[in-house]
Amino acid sequence: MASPGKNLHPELCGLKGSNQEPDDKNQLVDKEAGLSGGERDMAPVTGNSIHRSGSRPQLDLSKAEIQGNFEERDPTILLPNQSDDISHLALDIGGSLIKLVYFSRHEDQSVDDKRKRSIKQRLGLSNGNRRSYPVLGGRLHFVKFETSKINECLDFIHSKQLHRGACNDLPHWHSDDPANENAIIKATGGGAYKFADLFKERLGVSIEKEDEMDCLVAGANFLLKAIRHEAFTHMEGKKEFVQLDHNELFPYLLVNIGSGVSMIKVDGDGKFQRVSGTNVGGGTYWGLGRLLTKCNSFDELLELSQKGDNSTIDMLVGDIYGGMDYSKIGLSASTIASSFGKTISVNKELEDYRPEDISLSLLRMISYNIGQISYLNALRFGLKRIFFGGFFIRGHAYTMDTISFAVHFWSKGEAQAMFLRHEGFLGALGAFMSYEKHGLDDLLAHQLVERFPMGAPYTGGKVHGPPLGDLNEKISWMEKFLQKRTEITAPVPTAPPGTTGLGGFEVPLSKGETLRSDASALNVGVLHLVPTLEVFPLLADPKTYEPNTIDLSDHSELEYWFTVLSEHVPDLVDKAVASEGGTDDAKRRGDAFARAFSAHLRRLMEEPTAYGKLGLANLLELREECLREFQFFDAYRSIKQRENEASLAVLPDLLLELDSMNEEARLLTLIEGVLAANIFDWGSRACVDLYHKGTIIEIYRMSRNKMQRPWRVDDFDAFRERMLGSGDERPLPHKRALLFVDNSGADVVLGMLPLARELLRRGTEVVLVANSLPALNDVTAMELPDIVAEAAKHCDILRRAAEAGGLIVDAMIDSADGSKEGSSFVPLMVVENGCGSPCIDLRQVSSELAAAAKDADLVILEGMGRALHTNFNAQFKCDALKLAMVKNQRLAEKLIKGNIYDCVCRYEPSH
Ligand SMILES: Nc1ncnc2c1ncn2[C@@H]1O[C@H](COP(=O)(O)OP(=O)(O)O)[C@@H](O)[C@H]1O
Ligand SMILES: CC(C)(COP(=O)(O)O)[C@@H](O)C(=O)NCCC(=O)O
Ligand SMILES: [Mn+2]
Repeated sequence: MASPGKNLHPELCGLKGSNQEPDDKNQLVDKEAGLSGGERDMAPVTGNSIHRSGSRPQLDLSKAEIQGNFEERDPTILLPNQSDDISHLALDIGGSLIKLVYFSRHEDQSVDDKRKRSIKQRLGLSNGNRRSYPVLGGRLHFVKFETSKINECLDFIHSKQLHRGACNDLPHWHSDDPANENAIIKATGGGAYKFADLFKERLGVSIEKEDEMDCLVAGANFLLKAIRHEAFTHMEGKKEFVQLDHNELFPYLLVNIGSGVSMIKVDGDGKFQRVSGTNVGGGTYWGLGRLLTKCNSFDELLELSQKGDNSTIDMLVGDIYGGMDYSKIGLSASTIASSFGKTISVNKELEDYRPEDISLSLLRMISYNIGQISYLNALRFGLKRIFFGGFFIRGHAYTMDTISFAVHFWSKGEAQAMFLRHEGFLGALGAFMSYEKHGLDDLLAHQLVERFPMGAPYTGGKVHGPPLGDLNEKISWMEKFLQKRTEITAPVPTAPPGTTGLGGFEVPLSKGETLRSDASALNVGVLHLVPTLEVFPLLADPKTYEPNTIDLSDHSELEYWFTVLSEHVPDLVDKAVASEGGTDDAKRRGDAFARAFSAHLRRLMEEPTAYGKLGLANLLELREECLREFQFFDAYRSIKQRENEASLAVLPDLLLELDSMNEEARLLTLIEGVLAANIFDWGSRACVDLYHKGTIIEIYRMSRNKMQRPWRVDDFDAFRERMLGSGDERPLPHKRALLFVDNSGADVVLGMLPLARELLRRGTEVVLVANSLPALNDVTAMELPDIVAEAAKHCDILRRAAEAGGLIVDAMIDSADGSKEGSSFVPLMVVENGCGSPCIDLRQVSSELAAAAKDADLVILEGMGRALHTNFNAQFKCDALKLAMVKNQRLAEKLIKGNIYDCVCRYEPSH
């Protein structure tokens, strides 16, 4: 066995401070667990694994409980006989495209275990939720088809059986009704009339028609209120999300550019007036464009425009004024005086013009015209904000720039053009919302989690929208493209910088890239509805809270993290495959995961704002979600187990050692212990390299020995004063502390648990807050009770507190019959945080955690993901301690002007 520090990473060994190893620290760990940190355990592991859906857990929506609870206000709608996914479907069948919004609810697989039941009881959460929800948890998907190919759409609905859950009277839906006789699908758009018979004939369902304008407005209002990064401006190639104040949303002008154009003045929910429209719209561009260029698809036409020069087609001011500006009225020589004005030339025929130039002229003609009419209508009613929707826009940078330019130009900057990410789905969403009782419109932003569409990425417009049916479908899709050696590229609506209409009149620069088809299908993610999520009540100001510390809109930053994540993939796949027993099936899934995740990363590199504002937390979560999508539910399972065992073996000695210290020395040793043990992070490249050079215990010991203060961020003195006071003054202990724990093994066992024990000893209630789903080697709420129970075998404080908190099994049985009620010991509890990522967005936490937070006056965030990548700058209503070891050189330089393995102990008292 190597001696401490001997074989370790040179950077770590070269940590600042003395290389001498003080004796007292060596004594902390004197048992060798005999396990190599780099060993890989291929054996399948049973135990604390939770079977999950690929999404955030739908917390506590267990059907039996909710079903029986009719007395509650707003009872949850739960479908009887539910076993499979249940879907709702709504359509907007337009002149050009059919838009489909469907809802899928995966069966709630979260386990209502003893921990949960006990915590519910303790925190007064009735029935798993403090209120019941009128809406089910699930996912909203967005898909589109060309109206001329309605049969494809019908096949899609049929293959996914989307019409089977589409019953008007939800509670009486029967999954075994073969005729599906009472089924009704909500639909809007002209096709709801035109194709009603076809739907009846092919699918046996009736179409219930919803008014198109009602639906557009309902869809737009929902998106603007409920989706955080829905609206954005687009000027000079630059996309910027706008934060809308819900109280100041109305009035606005909604311009929907479909085949034709509708302009609607919106004054409130359901309060609107269609004030204008124009027949020169998306249909005009596509129709005329097709005739004039012989293009076969809308995307081809749009792509052509990117290589065009409209000055060969359009008559410019300069053409009329001999190359001069008409400066007296502010028109530059390059201003379009007359769209298509040059084609009056008698010497030229259609063939003499380049299709690229024609497409661009046409696109500009139509976009300017719509922009101008919109502005005039905004002026008519004194509206400052104009939201543009409809699939004509198609996320296309140049189109948006041109419209924005027109609005800006004519309004002299007074009015603002904004675009919506779900541009073409407003009507379909509105139709979806018209189903009674589902309560979608009651949902708030924090209950909607937008996720990357997790099906296979798209190419060639052949795959119709996310997600592909089942896992096998997904994998074969990936394999098919692998065999064909087709590059799998997630499509991007190009946004080349400088392709602006600014000045009105520049020729767009071509990036020389193709505009990949069906891009908009990937422009919106899948919306996960998680009605149990809440805003963390201790955030000082939820409105200004931004979880991410690192801004990925800085391209070099994005590139760096892209590389870090890409390089991690092979090792991750190894771990994931091993966690599933290394079978052929697991290998196949691992391969598919690697490809899907890499394609998503590439897609985001090209257009980072594709799914709203992108932060590092989203990338790290994407990785976990993608693993789950390919049914890897806990890739680090065996590593976690091994490290837990090794750490629990040395815990008794550590506790003995701690108990021999005075209070002050102990507090410092405890904080040092947390920082040192945070080194066990399987998400950090540097750390993983390190684990190959020593055992867990060796690394832990070495890490502890390098813990000399001052740390790079060191507020320990202030924290100590709050805890122990100064002089004779003895401060009141905190009432309740929330400890956001991070990694399994030493991190939680030798770091956070001893700290929890100290707080308990001082009379502070402790709530350990852990992940709901696995992420890297993070400990989960499901795993913690067993770890605590094991630790409690060696420690009375932990045992009594765990019993009082209902964590120890025997005690829970006792508490069920009331015999432990009224126990006077301060409790130790475990709650889940509602997420499955190494980071945490405190706007969206579990109801358990929100309830536990109510009485808390101390928050301790631990680890790089939760305390640095996210929440480093978060302000709390109560005292907050952020503890982490920085295990990445670049982050250390950027965030704390330090080096890898430096530590952060940031204490921020409530103010
Ligand atoms: N793949 C596509 N096929 C046809 N038109 C498309 C496509 N993508 C974008 N468009 C544009 O979107 C317009 C239709 O927009 P949409 O909002 O769906 O309106 P509608 O409800 O009238 O079909 C078309 O006229 C065309 O300009
Ligand atoms: C994913 C993590 C945030 C987890 O860190 P933790 O919260 O466990 O301290 C971290 O491992 C990380 O940022 N890794 C990527 C950087 C790297 O490999 O250096
Ligand atoms: Mn972690």
